[in-house]
Amino acid sequence: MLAVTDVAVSARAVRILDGVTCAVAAGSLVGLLGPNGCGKTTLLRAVAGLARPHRGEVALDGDPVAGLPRRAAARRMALVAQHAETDLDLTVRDVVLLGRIPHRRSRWADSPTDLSAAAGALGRVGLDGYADRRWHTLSGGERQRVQLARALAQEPDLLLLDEPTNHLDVRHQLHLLHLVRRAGLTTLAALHDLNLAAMFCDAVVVLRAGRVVAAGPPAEVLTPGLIAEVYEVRADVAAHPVTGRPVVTYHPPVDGEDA
Ligand SMILES: Nc1ncnc2c1ncn2[C@@H]1O[C@H](COP(=O)(O)OP(=O)(O)OP(=O)(O)O)[C@@H](O)[C@H]1O
Repeated sequence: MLAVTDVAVSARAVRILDGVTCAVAAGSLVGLLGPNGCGKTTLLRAVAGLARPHRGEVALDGDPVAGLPRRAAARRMALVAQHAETDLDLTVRDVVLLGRIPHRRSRWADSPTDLSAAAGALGRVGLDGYADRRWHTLSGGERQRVQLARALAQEPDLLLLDEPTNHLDVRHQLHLLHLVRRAGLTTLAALHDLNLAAMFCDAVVVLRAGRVVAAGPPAEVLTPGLIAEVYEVRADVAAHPVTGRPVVTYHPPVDGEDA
């Protein structure tokens, strides 16, 4: 279980997160929602130990993340960032094997276990046959899936995903979140698409201006009132005819109303 308690993060004297408390139950998928700039990426980075809170605590299965040695933390959590780029001439296999570094005994050699974890992870994201492709020749969506494969090859307890469906077509958006759910890892995923969050998440946490404004099951949280308050758009919410989960439809902006 991931527990975030009263976390505050500032940068250049600007308060980015202010007293954020939320939790991700073991094995569940929680969507981190909120408008651009509300602090989603910063919260994921704080959980991963990459942004240092000046107040509060992040704990994974009861262990404060701030006290974990880097290698131990990397064995337990994997972050898929929004823009993973490299100028190095790496193959897809090389990129996925980066996920094995925290598990390696030898600094240089890939063990058969590493290679089979990498191949298995590529298969799980539907990229069998891509191992020898050069990273820079991949499409945006393929890169996104390779980054998820790298995170799965890491075999973490906690998966942190920053807008993992960016660049993906609708089939791959659904496939990726289905796969993440099936992986059964404790997962916190920043998402912009409220319908994907409603469809796949066990719970959602909604941030606005660095604070949690709502948290709970999507059907309880994703109401027209909350969407209007947080995103400043009008929306209707109905139950999906098959799953019963909320489906959000938006009203077009009206001329004269602020963007
Ligand atoms: N190092 C920094 N220095 C100054 N401001 C920062 C820094 N990092 C983040 N911010 C600011 O903090 C706010 C939150 O940024 P963050 O990237 O966490 O938001 P987000 O919710 O992930 O946004 P988006 O949906 O646009 O990706 C933004 O206003 C951003 O400009």
